[in-house]
Amino acid sequence: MTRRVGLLGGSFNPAHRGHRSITLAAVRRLALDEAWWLVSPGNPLKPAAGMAPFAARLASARAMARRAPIRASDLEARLGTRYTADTLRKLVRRHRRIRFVWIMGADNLAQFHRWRQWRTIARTMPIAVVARPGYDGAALAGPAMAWLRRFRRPASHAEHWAEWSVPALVLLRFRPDPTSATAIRAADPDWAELHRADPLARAAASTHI
Ligand SMILES: Nc1ncnc2c1ncn2[C@@H]1O[C@H](COP(=O)(O)OP(=O)(O)OP(=O)(O)O)[C@@H](O)[C@H]1O
Ligand SMILES: O=C(O)c1ccc[n+]([C@@H]2O[C@H](COP(=O)([O-])O)[C@@H](O)[C@H]2O)c1
Repeated sequence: MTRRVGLLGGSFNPAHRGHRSITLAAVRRLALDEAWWLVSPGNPLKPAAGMAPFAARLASARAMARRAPIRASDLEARLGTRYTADTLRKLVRRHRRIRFVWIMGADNLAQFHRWRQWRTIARTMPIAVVARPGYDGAALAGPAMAWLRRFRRPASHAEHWAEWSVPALVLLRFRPDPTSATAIRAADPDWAELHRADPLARAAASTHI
């Protein structure tokens, strides 16, 4: 049977309840079997300074995904990919019986035109963008949306994403969640430093999809 999987890529520096709440809402709205959180070894557009080690971010994602249909994965580290286009190409090739949808917050749509091969990503699988307080205007007015808007599908049809030809884009609006990792780090500036030497976090970095 074909499985329906949503992919949420992220730095998870750290993972927070916003990730969990938007993912659970997307699982319902997109009628997913599960979601995979792809913990990035290093977002190509973000500075390494202030980024906790991969193992600590993965452990934080695993903890936040507990008792939910969410798998926090080290797939990109194992594949050796940093660019989403490369990850998705390999993933689709590897899992022919799974239908994938790419999920991202509106802040990422606002920057999407800066991602490597972003149009190729849009041609690889449908994209579901989740509204995020403070970013929706910029996302809708951005250069990526200027191209993507012609492929927009109504949110009321979201559960039919697996039948859509690509590119396809759906904008989802759940109860807005203002949580951000930036705010969490500001409240706890030691987050990255505390986890730098945490052997438990390193040990947790070995579950496979
Ligand atoms: N509160 C939220 N509402 C909607 N989307 C979110 C929210 N938090 C995170 N996301 C989305 O989850 C994915 C991973 O986010 P990420 O790990 O960068 O967290 P973040 O809170 O955006 O971190 P930072 O503040 O460090 O940029 C991205 O697609 C992001 O847009
Ligand atoms: O492929 C790219 O060029 C690219 C540029 C910026 C971000 N991304 C991906 O976007 C996802 C969200 O990243 P972040 O840091 O905003 O959580 C994560 O999977 C990154 O690898 C990908």
